[in-house]
Amino acid sequence: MKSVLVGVGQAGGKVATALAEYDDEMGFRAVRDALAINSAKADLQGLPLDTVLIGQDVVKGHGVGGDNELGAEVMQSDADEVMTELSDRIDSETEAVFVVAGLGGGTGSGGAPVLAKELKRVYDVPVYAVGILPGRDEGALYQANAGRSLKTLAREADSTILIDNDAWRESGDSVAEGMAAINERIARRIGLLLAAGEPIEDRSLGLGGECVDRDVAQSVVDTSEVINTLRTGGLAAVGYAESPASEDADDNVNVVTSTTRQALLTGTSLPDASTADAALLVAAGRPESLSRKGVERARSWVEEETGSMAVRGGDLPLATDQIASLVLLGGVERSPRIQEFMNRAAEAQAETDGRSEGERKRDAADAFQNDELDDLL
Ligand SMILES: Nc1nc2c(ncn2[C@@H]2O[C@H](COP(=O)(O)OP(=O)(O)OP(=O)(O)O)[C@@H](O)[C@H]2O)c(=O)[nH]1
Repeated sequence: MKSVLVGVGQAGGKVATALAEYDDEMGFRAVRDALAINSAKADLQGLPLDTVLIGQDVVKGHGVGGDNELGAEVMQSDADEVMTELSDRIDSETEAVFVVAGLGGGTGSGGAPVLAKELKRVYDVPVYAVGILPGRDEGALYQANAGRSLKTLAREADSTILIDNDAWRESGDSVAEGMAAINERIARRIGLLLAAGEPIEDRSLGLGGECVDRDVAQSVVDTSEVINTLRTGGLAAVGYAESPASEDADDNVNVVTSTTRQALLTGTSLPDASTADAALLVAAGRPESLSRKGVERARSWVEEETGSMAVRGGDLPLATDQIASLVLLGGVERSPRIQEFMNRAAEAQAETDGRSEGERKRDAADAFQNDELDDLL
């Protein structure tokens, strides 16, 4: 999927960098261009991407300090400059634009929805957001910002792929170590998803210089399957797992199914996201070791597990001794994790507004009932 990445804010810049580097290392070349935008000059320095500093007149390069309304304002007032930078990068080949941001801070949280709206106004390409939810131990301001940003982003972007910062946190990790590991996991998931849309002749298909035999590597998932899976809009999640494979496809039926199970049950970017409106299973590995029967079985297992009748499946030739399963879930807004997060965000919002605990709990329960959330998305 020929993509342009735009990282907004600190997390956005770091994750866009991790994605561009993964794409480069793997030789996929799905990432055609990447740009980082921030209101904090220091956070742009050192990123190996082209950058745009916004809000200089207002915050003088010092960032918006977690104020996501100000983040939205500075993105809006500098939108012309940002869109001009992007106009050189988005061309007739571009199949999607990904706006990547941490939703808990100020610049990314406020700026990403504004940018998604501008992009949709101008370009006829899908605009997807990759939104990072704050971990549970981050403060009330982060939770409240993310709750507001998530609702706006879900409306403006064609689909918002959510990453929960608590999804893979290892106990004992420092915050910085934790982030680097999370970013690596995000890059592997989203990076493989982008590669899944690339025609075989555009990918090197090699790891460490090896090449897959093109005569065997036939069935490739194409871009339209990714787009169709995300067509329901709203919120999405992506799961991943890999396991060592035997050389012979017939021996790998169970490897494909158990790896897919792991990808969905323990490897998703949004834990507990199992009900979905649509899904796409991509099985990656050496073509001669990918079991078609295994992929079909795994696909129907995903169908049962998610309750969706729209589960697509396909394989992605890759020169690796592993079999990897990537499961993209579209339309996950009814998952318990989203409900839990929205309650947390509503409570945090009330806390920052200074209301009593009783009032806060009642408001949180009232404001984010299931059907109301459905209406929002
Ligand atoms: N996964 C991941 N999350 C990050 C990273 N850096 C920050 N975050 C999360 O992103 C949120 C904060 O957003 P930032 O991107 O730091 O803030 P910002 O958008 O630059 O906004 P301001 O600093 O207020 O101008 C928090 O919830 C952090 O946990 C990162 O490298 N990876």
